[in-house]
Order: sequence, then C-alpha cells, then structure tokens
Amino acid sequence: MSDFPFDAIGLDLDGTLLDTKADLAAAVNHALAEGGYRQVPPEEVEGLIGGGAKVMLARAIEHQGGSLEREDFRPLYKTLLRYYSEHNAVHTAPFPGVIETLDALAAMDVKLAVVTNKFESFAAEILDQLGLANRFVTLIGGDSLGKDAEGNFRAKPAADPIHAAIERCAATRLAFVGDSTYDVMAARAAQVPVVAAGYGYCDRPANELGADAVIDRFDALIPALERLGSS
Ligand SMILES: O=C(O)COP(=O)(O)O
Ligand SMILES: [Mg+2]
Repeated sequence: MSDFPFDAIGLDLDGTLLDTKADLAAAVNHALAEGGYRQVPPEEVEGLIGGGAKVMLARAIEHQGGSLEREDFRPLYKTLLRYYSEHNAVHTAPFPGVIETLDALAAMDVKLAVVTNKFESFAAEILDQLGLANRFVTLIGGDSLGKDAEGNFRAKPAADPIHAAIERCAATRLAFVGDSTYDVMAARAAQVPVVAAGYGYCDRPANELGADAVIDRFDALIPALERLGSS
C-alpha cells in the first residue's frame, strides 16, 4: 500500500496537462479573420484561455473593442468550433514531465480525472489522438454536467465538476491541479487542496492564484502533493 497522501487527482487540461495554445490560437484567429477582427498572437491567446472556447473568443473580441451582439458573435463562435473540431491536435502535446508523472501516479494506484472547461467531446478526441485517454478514470468537460438554474454550465469555477470527479473516482482524498483562477476557485469551492501549474496559461501570476502550492514543471507535482499531504 502506497503512503502517497491522495488516492485521486483532478487535472485541468489546457495549460496543465497539454500545451494546446497553438491549436486554440489558430482556431480563434480563424474566427477573428472571418469577423474582420485583428489577429491575436499566440502569446496573447494564452491569457484568453481557461473559461472555454466561447469565453476565449469573447475576450479576444472585447480586447479590441468589438461588438458582442449575439447575432454577430454566434456565427464566429460556430466557425471557431468547426475549425477547432478539425484541427485540435495538430500542435497540441503534453507538457514536459506529464507522461512520466502520470505513469508514476498510476504505479501508486492513484486515480486520475480530467476536469476541463473544454467541451467533453473535444477533450475526449484530443486525449484519444494523443493516446492518453485510457489513463483517466473519467473526463468531465465544461458541458458534461449540464446547466444550472441560471442557464450556466456547471463548470469551473463552480465546485460541481470537482464533486463529480470525487464521486466518479470513489476518492477519499482528492487533490486538484490547474493553471487558472477558475481552477483554484473550483477547488476551493469543493474544499480540496489545489496546486497551481505555474508553467501554464495563468491569468495572473501563479503565486497570486491562491493555490496551496505552485509547480514550475509538471514533474514537480508528486513531491508538491507529498508536502501538502503531510502539512
Ligand atoms: O479551453 C479552455 O479555455 C479551458 O480549458 P481548461 O479548463 O482545460 O483549462
Ligand atoms: Mg487550464
């Protein structure tokens, strides 16, 4: 029996497990071009990721003072989704240290759950294309749990997807790792320890996200969780 302090880990996808920035940038720029908007360089797209594709496009348009009228926005959003569905694993790859660390966690019988704000179908397809899908007990996407009474997806920053991960992993002690404010808020709302992926697409400096620990490479995750579990 391993003395690792957690029996399950919830993992964010974009900016934590996978470097998806280049493919997301291509998709958002494809939609921006159709709407006559300025292209956004990949370094800037980083700051738009974390709330799902719709939020990413809305932020890109807002940053250039564009209109968010529903009738203008909708076709561009559809263009983005169509483009991304066809080009979602062109440049996308795991961050350094991800495969080795997932192997080490699996060897300790730690259950792994992906909790992303991406649509479940996109996330599933990317994991499948990269040969990673079978490493996870479950995948909870931004649309997996349906909508709340106000019509918002039950996605991060809400606690719901973390609660679902705990349930689906039958976890007694789950920790979460993610790269954005939404990840930390969701983990806090679900009252689970949270590690910030400082190498990811953090929407503010990683040490200001409010996480319990910050890692600058994914392979620092296991020692960080060991320290957290013993504190
Ligand atoms: O695609 C996004 O904006 C968010 O995805 P993530 O929750 O996996 O970071
Ligand atoms: Mg992320």
